[in-house]
Amino acid sequence: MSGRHEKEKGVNVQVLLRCRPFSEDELRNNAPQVVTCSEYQREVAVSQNIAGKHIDRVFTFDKVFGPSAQQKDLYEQAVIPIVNEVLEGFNCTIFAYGQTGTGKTYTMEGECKRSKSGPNGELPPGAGVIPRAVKQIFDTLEGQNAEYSVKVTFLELYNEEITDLLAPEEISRVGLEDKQKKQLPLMEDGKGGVLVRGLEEEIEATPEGEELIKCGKLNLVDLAGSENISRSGAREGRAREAGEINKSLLTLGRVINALVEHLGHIPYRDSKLTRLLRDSLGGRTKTCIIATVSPAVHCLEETLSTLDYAHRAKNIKNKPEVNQKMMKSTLIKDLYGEIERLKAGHQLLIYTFNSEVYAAREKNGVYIPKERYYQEESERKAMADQIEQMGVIIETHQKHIEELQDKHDAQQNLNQTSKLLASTGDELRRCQYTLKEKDFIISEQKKAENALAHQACVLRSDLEKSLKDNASLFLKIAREDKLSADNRSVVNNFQAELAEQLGSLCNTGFHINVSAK
Ligand SMILES: Nc1ncnc2c1ncn2[C@@H]1O[C@H](COP(=O)(O)OP(=O)(O)OP(=O)(O)O)[C@@H](O)[C@H]1O
Repeated sequence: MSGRHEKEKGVNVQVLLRCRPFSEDELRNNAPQVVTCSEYQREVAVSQNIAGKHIDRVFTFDKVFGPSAQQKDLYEQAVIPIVNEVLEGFNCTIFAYGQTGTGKTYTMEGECKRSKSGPNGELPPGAGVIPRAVKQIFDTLEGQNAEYSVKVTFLELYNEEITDLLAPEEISRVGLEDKQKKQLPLMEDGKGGVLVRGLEEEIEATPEGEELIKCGKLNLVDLAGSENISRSGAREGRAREAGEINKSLLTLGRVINALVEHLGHIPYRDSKLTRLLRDSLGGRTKTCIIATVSPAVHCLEETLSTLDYAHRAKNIKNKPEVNQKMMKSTLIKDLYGEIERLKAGHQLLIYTFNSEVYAAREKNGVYIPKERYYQEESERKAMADQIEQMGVIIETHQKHIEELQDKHDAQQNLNQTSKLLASTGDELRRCQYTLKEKDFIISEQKKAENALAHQACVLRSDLEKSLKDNASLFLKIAREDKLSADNRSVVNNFQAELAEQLGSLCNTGFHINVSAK
C-alpha cells in the first residue's frame, strides 16, 4: 500500500496468534489437544467433541506462531519491522492479550532474569519482545552514529490505579508500609494525547548533533488475563460493588466493538487503559496485538473467546502518521516550558518535603528551634490542606473538562449525523427521481410487451392454421400415392394378363397358319 493511500484509508491493526506448548502439568495429565496451528496458512483450528456437540472452527490471523515457535522467530518475523518503524518516527504499540497462563509475560518479557546473556551481549534465547526491542533500538541508534535520546517509562495499571514501577525504592517502600501505593493521575497533553503526570523517566542522552529531531514511541503492553472480561461481564452488577471488576479490560472490549461496528461514540474515556491506548486503537499509532492461547482442552472456552476477540480486533483501522520532525531548539523550548509548569505545580510540595527528606537521609535528624518547628509544622499542615484542596479542584476541573469533552464529542456526533441526514435526504430525492424515470420506462416497456404479445397470438393462430392445412395436404398426398399404387398394380396385372393372353393367342395363330399352308 502506498504511503498516501495508507494515510487516507488507514491500516488494520495487525493481529498475531501464539499458542504455547503444553505445560508439564498438562503433559502429566495427558490433557487432550484442541488447538492446531498452521503457520504457513496463518490458520488456527479449534476442534472438540463436547457432550455430542462438535466444535470445529478455523480462524485466520496476520501471523500464527505454533507451540514450537521460539522467541527469536516471533521477534524476527513480527517485531523487527515494527521497531524499524518506530525508528523512522512512527508511534507503535504492541500488546499481549490472552487468558492467564497462556504466555503473555513470556512473550513480552520472556525468561531473561534466570539466563545469562551471550559473550557479545547477545540476549538469551528465552528473551522476549521487550529486551529484544530495547537491544534493537540501541544497536540501530548506535550503528547510525546519530545523536539520540531515549526515554523509558514503566508503569502498572491495576484496578484503575497507575503505579510507577521506576519510582525510587524509598518511595515504593513508604507507599507499601502505608498500604497505599503512590498513584499517578492521567492528563491530556493538549495535543490529542494522554500522559501520566509525574512518571519517572530514565533518560540517556548523547552530545550535540544535528538540528532536526525525529521522534518515535514504542508502547509495550502486557495486559491482565482476559478471562477477567467474561467474569466481570457475567457478574457486572455485583462485581462493580465488590470492586472486583476489571474495568480496563471490559472497556477495551467495548472500545474494540465500537470501533469495529463504526459506532459514533467510542468509550475511550471509560477506563484508564483505553485512555492510555486511545491513539493505538483507531488513532495515529501502528498497533500489533499478540493474542496468546493454550493448546489444552480445559482452556477451550477462553481460547475461543480470545480467538473471537482477536479476530474482531483485526478490523480496527488506524491512520498512522510519522511524527513531525522538530527543530532541536523548538523541542528544547517545549521542554523548558514543561519544566517551568512542573516547577510551578510542585513548588509547594518540594518546599514542604525538603527538610523532612534531608532529615531522613542523614538519619541523625536536624536541629530546628521549637518556635520555628511549630511554625513550619502549622505552615506544612496549611500547605498540605491547600495541596489537598488544589487536588480536589484539579480533579473537579478535570471531570468538568471530561464532561465538556463528552458533550463536545456528542455535539460533533450530532453535527456529523445532521450532515449525514442532509446528504441522505439529497440522495433520497435523487433516488425518487430515478425511480420515477424507471417507472416510466417500465410502463412503456409493458405497453410494447403487450403489443408484441398480441402480435404473437395472431402469428400463433396463423401458424396453427397453416399446420392444419399442411396436415390435410399430407393426407391428400398419401391418398393420391395409394391411388397411384393401386393403379400401378392394376396396370401390372393387366399387362401380365395381356402378355399371357397374347402368348396363348400366338400359339393358336401359329397352328392355324401351319394348317392353312
Ligand atoms: N511459548 C512458550 N514457550 C514456552 N513456555 C511458555 C510459552 N508461553 C508460556 N510459557 C510458560 O507458561 C507459563 C505461563 O506463562 P505466563 O506467565 O507468561 O502467562 P501470562 O499469560 O502472562 O499469565 P498472567 O495473565 O497470569 O500474567 C510460564 O511458565 C511460561 O514460561
